[in-house]
Amino acid sequence: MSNIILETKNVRAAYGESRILWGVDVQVQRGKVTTIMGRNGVGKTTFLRTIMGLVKTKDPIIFNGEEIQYLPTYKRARKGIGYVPQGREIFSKLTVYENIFIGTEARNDSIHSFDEEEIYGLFPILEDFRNRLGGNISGGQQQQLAIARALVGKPNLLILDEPTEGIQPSVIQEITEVLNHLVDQGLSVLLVEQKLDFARSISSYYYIMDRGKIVKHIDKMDVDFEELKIYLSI
Ligand SMILES: Nc1ncnc2c1ncn2[C@@H]1O[C@H](COP(=O)(O)OP(=O)(O)OP(=O)(O)O)[C@@H](O)[C@H]1O
Repeated sequence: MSNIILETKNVRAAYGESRILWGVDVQVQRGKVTTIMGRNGVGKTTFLRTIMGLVKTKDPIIFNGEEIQYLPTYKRARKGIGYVPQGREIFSKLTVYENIFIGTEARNDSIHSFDEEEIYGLFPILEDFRNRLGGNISGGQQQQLAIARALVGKPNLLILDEPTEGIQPSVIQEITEVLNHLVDQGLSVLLVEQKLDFARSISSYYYIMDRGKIVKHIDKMDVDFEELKIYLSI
């Protein structure tokens, strides 16, 4: 088995006439966290949406050795890609339990159930708020809920788009611990993140995106965080 779980090759994408991605090459290592950083508006979210098939491309997106760029989103999910979108996209009129349950649609074995003990073991607050509406919990709790919803699809690769956005430090700490635990157990993660401290606490590999292209990639052993800040300042 290759140690690369996901690879994109010269991926280009546009919204109508407006080209956003100009040829993005990224490799995500199996069992590690790979982080894409860059200023606002450079195309990070568009890139993640392209991997999920929410934005179209004809260029190769290779997951577990198989080209997936022509597959619909739900098939990519069933192949083992979990997606936690920016802004979380919780169903506000469904309960916490129902929101998690929806994630089982992404399982490839048609089993629509999840191990409550396992999920609530990771995120105890979701057990306390099991019957609350998704719209009536805090942003940090919604972020934990969005991660739980993705995890019950049994992904091999978890894609997270700015999971710390608007979230208080104590919850960021909890999310950090859960992700580190899952990565220790073999989960691969592709993260888009602006917060350097959070990225630093979990990442093995960094890509810097600027104007729809990767301009730098760095192993955590070689990373100079002061230099990285230059690419993040607005
Ligand atoms: N649905 C859309 N239709 C048209 N243009 C869009 C759409 N979504 C994003 N864009 C534009 O694409 C560009 C890249 O946006 P994108 O959200 O991918 O960047 P980003 O690096 O993720 O930024 P941020 O950190 O602010 O989320 C921006 O100029 C944005 O205005």
